[in-house]
Amino acid sequence: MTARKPAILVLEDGRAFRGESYGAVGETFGEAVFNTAMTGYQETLTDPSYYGQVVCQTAPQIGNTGINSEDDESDRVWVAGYAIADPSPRPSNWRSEKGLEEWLEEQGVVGICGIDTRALTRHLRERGAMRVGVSSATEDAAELLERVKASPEMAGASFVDEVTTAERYTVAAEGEKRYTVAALDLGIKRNTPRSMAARGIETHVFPASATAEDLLSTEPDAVFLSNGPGDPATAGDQVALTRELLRRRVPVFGICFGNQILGRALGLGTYKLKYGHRGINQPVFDRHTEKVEVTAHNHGFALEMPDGARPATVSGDFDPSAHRGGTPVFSTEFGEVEVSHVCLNDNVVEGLTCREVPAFSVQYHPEAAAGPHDADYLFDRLVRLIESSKGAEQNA
Ligand SMILES: NC(=O)CC[C@H](N)C(=O)O
Repeated sequence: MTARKPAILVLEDGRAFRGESYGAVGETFGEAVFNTAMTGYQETLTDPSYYGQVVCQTAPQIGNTGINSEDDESDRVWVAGYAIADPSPRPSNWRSEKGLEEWLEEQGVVGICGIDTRALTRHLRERGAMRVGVSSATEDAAELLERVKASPEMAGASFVDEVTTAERYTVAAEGEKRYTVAALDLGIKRNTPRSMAARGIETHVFPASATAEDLLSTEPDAVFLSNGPGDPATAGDQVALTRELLRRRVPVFGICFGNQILGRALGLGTYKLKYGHRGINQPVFDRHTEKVEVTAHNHGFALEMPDGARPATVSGDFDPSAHRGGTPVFSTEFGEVEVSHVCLNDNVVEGLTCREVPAFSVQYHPEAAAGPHDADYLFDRLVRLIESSKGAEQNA
């Protein structure tokens, strides 16, 4: 491994942090975001939704459990850069095959360690996510700041083509095959087809450019819209495709970017959150079950409320009763739609359920890698949606 070099992290508002290189030596730019998960750095790094982002981990020590060949959520590291406080000197875990720093170097990912990640996180929380540069090629903050200011913004970024699969592939069901799902890969995580496979679903994963005809050629019982990086306002093709599926009453399930696409297909707008939700302990209220789920999140954008409101305030009061007593329902050209899930930290829309077409979506991650499994039931809800729309077809 290359010896560490002095490194610098410069935010677009000029705030600078000095530390040492971690991973590859070089220079990188992206959107600075923070993730509050205490575990799961390998899953975070390989989640394609982080494309274009420099991830700061709030957990103080990173790398303790090394890297293994089972926990990757895709076949490479996608983050644009990595910022941590205290690198683990030696990984120790029965599954560890390699050290994190060595792996990042191999993957060409530029990172920085030894910085005050708490100060960085507080800064982002107060000022909002913003562009950042990390460099071990220069020690001149003013010079790096110029390049940060010239780097692209996250708002308006279209990244789906960078992360999607080049070729269609199939993930077999575990045991007896009961259903078929066609998945649109906008940055899919491996644990999604795996969670479906556990329920007897065979998943055909398609590139983001697939048409409705391509997806329907597999005679799917449902179509899945995956998570993915970038600004959902740029996903016009996928929104048009989803509208066609809704018109044809094909069952649709979306996660994260997929939730934003379904929302847009139903006529809602999207907006950029001040600093987003990234972590594995975010409380979500399911208005159907009136239960609070502890869930994994990774989103910087969100759906507007049907009246155009953009929830953003941290209420600080953890009071699910505020969300009881009726689900907000709005009318769309595809019939009535419920805002079925809400984040209890800030009232942000976390899920939609259509009443008249077979479609639902969530902004968070039921595949939960790494994360709590409270939201696993949503894959069972997908199976029930498939079953009920099969029943409806037979009765028609
Ligand atoms: N994980 C995701 O699918 C993220 C969706 C979108 N890129 C956002 O940041 O909101």
